[in-house]
Amino acid sequence: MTVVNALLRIARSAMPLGLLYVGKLIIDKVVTISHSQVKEMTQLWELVGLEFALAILTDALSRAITLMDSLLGDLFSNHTSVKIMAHAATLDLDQFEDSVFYDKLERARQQTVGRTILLSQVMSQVQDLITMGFLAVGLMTFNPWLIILLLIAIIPAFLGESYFNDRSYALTRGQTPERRELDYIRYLGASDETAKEVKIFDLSGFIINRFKQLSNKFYADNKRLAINRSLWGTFFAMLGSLGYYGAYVVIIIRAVQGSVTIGELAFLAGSFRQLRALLEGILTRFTAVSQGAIYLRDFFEFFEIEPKIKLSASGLPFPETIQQGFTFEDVGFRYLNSDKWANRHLSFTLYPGEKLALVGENGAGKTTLVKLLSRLYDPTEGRILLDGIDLREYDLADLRLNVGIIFQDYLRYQMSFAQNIAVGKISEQDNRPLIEHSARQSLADVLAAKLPGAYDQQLGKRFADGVELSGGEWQKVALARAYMRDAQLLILDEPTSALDARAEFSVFERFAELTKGRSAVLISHRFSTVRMADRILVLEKGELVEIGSHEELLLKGGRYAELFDLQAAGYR
Ligand SMILES: Nc1ncnc2c1ncn2[C@@H]1O[C@H](COP(=O)(O)OP(=O)(O)OP(=O)(O)O)[C@@H](O)[C@H]1O
Repeated sequence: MTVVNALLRIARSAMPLGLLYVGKLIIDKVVTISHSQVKEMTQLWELVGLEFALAILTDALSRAITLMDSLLGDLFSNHTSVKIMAHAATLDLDQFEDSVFYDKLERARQQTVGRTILLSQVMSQVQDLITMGFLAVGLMTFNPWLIILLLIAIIPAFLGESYFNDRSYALTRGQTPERRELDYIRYLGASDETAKEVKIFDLSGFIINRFKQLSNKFYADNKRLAINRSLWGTFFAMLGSLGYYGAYVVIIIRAVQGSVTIGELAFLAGSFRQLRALLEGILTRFTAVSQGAIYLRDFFEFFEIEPKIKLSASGLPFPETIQQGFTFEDVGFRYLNSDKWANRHLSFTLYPGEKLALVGENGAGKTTLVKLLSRLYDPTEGRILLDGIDLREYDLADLRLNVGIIFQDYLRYQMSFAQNIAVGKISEQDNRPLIEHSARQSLADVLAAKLPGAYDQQLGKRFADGVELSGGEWQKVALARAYMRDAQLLILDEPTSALDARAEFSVFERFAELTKGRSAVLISHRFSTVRMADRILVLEKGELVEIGSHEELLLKGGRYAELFDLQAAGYR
């Protein structure tokens, strides 16, 4: 389609010269006929017919080009959106948590909507340049100096525009973090997810003020640049007009002297008028195109970002059955741009089939530890071994397939009940028996039976006919995801915090039974749950302080015993 579009544009660019030239022939013919005795009109009518045909063709070509532009624009937008999502999927979690990365992603994303017209603009630019070329050749045959005069007059305007393009790009680029904040504030101010708190805390005034503050700042910055640009633009345009009228005067003088015919005068004047309009168009578009081009740099920059967690060259398959377990060897981890260790000096082994509970106060590093275990991050120091081999040696996709993990901040997909479970292993999204089986394991099946649409019930309030679930109900649905895959290691990060006591008890009773022979890591603040684990690992400020069974740790009378007593006292 792009090639056809280009060919149509080339054809279209020859039209103005053709039309002008036929116009010139018609005028000269009329003058000749009016001066002659015999009124032979056939040739004249032929010429008029030709101009009519050219006019219709010009219009048809323009319409075809516009149609193709809009189709190409849509395709471009869809294609780039898909490319961005696909590339984003290859990147690491910590890259998403980096604000510099986010700014790049944001700028790349803007290209998909804002820059779809870039292609058609570039093509229009080329088309207009070719048209100008045709017209210029026409003019050149009369007087080459005229063209040079025009070009000299237009150069300052080009330079001025490109200078302001750079300035405006630098300004927009500098504003990216604030623009993200602006988007975020817009989301806070008007979204189904935030409406509840905004009302309860009466935040709308606060949000609107912040929005005004930021948007006024943008306005002030942009205004200054826009005014400068406009003033200089007017001045440069005047120079352009001066060149144009200078050339025009030369032609008029020559026509008066009789060295060009009336038809030629019409042709030259027409060519000049068109050239001027084209130059103006080119200049305006030049701004848009060069801006688009510098913005495209962001787009390509985003695609240059490489994931750090690389697939290892060896890509060992995950063991059929884990033999020795996962061993942490003095593992430490620090988040990007943070000088605090989230995990440090961790050394322990998670044995095959073992149920290990992680205990510790908020921020002790429990979630970080399981993220390391599933290779969402790689350790900053030390290493994690699986059956004696570094985790990094294993095939990443295979590892992920064998490690099932449900986070405390799991997603509530605004999709059907079945799809909400199927995301646990999306390749099985049509396997209804497996989905129903998984729902039974997490006790979500009872819930499905109560929903009007059962497994096909749309969940959440965002789309029509959606049903909102309670916190605990959502959790049961999310928990079912863990059972979708036959993972050898199951990680549940506070999966039952929203469940009532009875539901939690049943979930864990089943969990122990269902994960027989498989390893599991549980994170929970409820000691009634924790005590069901084979061993408990107590974390404090990212470091391991105790590890052992519930009984051993109670006997030891250390940190665990203290925390356990504290909670038990609360129940007495
Ligand atoms: N994405 C992140 N970027 C930077 N620092 C982080 C990030 N996530 C966690 N941290 C920091 O790492 C430390 C450990 O966090 P982690 O989430 O592992 O704690 P946790 O024990 O799971 O806490 P909780 O019981 O509250 O869930 C915290 O001090 C936290 O501030």
